[in-house]
Amino acid sequence: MSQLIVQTQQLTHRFSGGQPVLQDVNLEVPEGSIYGFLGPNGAGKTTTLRLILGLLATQQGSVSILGRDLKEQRVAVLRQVGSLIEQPSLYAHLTAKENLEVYRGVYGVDKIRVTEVLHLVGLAATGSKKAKQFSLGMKQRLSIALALLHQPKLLILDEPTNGLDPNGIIETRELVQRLNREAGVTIIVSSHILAEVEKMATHMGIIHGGRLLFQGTLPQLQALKQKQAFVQLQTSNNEAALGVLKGFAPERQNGHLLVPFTSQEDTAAINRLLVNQGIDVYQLNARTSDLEQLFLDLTSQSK
Ligand SMILES: Nc1ncnc2c1ncn2[C@@H]1O[C@H](COP(=O)(O)OP(=O)(O)OP(=O)(O)O)[C@@H](O)[C@H]1O
Repeated sequence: MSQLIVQTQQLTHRFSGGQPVLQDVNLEVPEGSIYGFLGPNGAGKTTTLRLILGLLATQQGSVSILGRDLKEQRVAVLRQVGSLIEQPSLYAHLTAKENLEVYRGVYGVDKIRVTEVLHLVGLAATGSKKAKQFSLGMKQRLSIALALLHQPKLLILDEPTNGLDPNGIIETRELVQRLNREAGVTIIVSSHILAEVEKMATHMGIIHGGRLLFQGTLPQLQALKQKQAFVQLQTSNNEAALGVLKGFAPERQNGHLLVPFTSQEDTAAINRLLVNQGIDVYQLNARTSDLEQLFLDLTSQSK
């Protein structure tokens, strides 16, 4: 297994001694991954990311980055991390290069790095154009360039596509993938839109109500999504229906039949098959688990 670049153990957090907004969160981000950190608004994503970045003090549990404890080796650890968690202040009247020059001084990195990051984020050809003339997507890419100046191994982006138009969303997604592929940066990217994260992540963590509900690779998530959804049937003759639906792997449960949900078309086909065989269908319901409902919510928010 690849090394973990971020590992949190039993991370729990309360604001002003209230109810925990995070509970026992064990995040495991493999080095080299694009880790989609997904959850509805208020789930605890930003709080988790702020704890990982040391912007909030850990109350309970621990954070380690590249095997080093954040509390014990804070400066060395944070040197490996770049982030875009709140909008950085861009100088509107300066060009992309000039903006980077200002921050280069702060980080104390070589001049050549400014040219490198301009290329990395695709802003090398913006010349004398001022930041105030940039599209939102370009501003976002410039903000990411700032976060990359000190060559971090890990980049943390909190909802980087929020407020962007469709073009900006695509630009940001492509940039995330390019940085990962070409510059070898591990990236944690948070979002409340399942469809968006699925397009770029290699790994995924899903948080809801301060608890991590799922963590794994994208194929593992897809397999789980399939397993979570069932069609529940009640018919005039469940015994006969079991035989008719053999190809759909039906199971009997408490006087009902359960068939794994695959698609709306298959659900319609099931109904048709039964009726054609003279079996009346009294009930046909999509049965959703909490996780499945969560997926539906996360997907519908993208509309
Ligand atoms: N400074 C704070 N004081 C009190 N409660 C807070 C504070 N910051 C966040 N919370 C609460 O903690 C919970 C988690 O918030 P958090 O911002 O981490 O969620 P999120 O998943 O990032 O959602 P969003 O995308 O809406 O920011 C929410 O209930 C939020 O209201």
